[in-house]
Amino acid sequence: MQAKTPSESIAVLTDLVLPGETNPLNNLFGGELLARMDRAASIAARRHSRRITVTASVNHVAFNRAIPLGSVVTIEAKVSRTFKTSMEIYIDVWIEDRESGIKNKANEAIYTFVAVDETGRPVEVPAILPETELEKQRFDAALRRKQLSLVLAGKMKPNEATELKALFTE
Ligand SMILES: CC(=O)SCCNC(=O)CCNC(=O)[C@H](O)C(C)(C)COP(=O)(O)OP(=O)(O)OC[C@H]1O[C@@H](n2cnc3c(N)ncnc32)[C@H](O)[C@@H]1OP(=O)(O)O
Repeated sequence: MQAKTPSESIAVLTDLVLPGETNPLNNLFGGELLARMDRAASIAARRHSRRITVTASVNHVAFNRAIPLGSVVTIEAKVSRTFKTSMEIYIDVWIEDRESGIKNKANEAIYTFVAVDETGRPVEVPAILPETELEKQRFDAALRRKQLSLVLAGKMKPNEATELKALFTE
């Protein structure tokens, strides 16, 4: 399988925040943002693998900034690292200023997707070759995040998480 670059998987979703999608403070409801990010991440995972992909885990979400009613929200998802059958997807969320058009970062998240066959069995995905400095940083840290996610899910013993242990012994 030929390796691909993160930019080949990029998925950008731009949409408005409408009244039915807000909380009592008139900001975008967190669950609505999670669903939008899941959609964008799913498209990125599918573009990289050209397979059916399923969400295996939401590894990290930071709701750093509230997103007010009426905002134009852009969600950009890209594969940051691949393993055997799983892919880490890094998602950046931007709000566009109405007058200037300038986009400001509002939130970010990291999801794990797995490529599966028609019966739902995991299948191998192409390797990834990060190009930019940011892509390389995200690639390098992804193994640590995968190990943390597996430990928290009870799928890896803490003493097997070599990358995590290295954080405390360096
Ligand atoms: C777009 C959507 O919303 S889809 C709907 C929501 N998602 C779903 O319904 C998925 C339901 N879950 C499943 O189908 C399965 O649990 C799967 C396919 C995710 C994993 O299947 P498993 O039988 O556990 O397979 P397995 O143990 O081989 O794991 C497959 C890969 O997922 C990784 N993985 C599994 N769980 C996690 C986790 N919590 N965090 C990080 N990676 C994980 C494994 O490390 C493995 O990665 P690798 O092959 O790259 O090393």
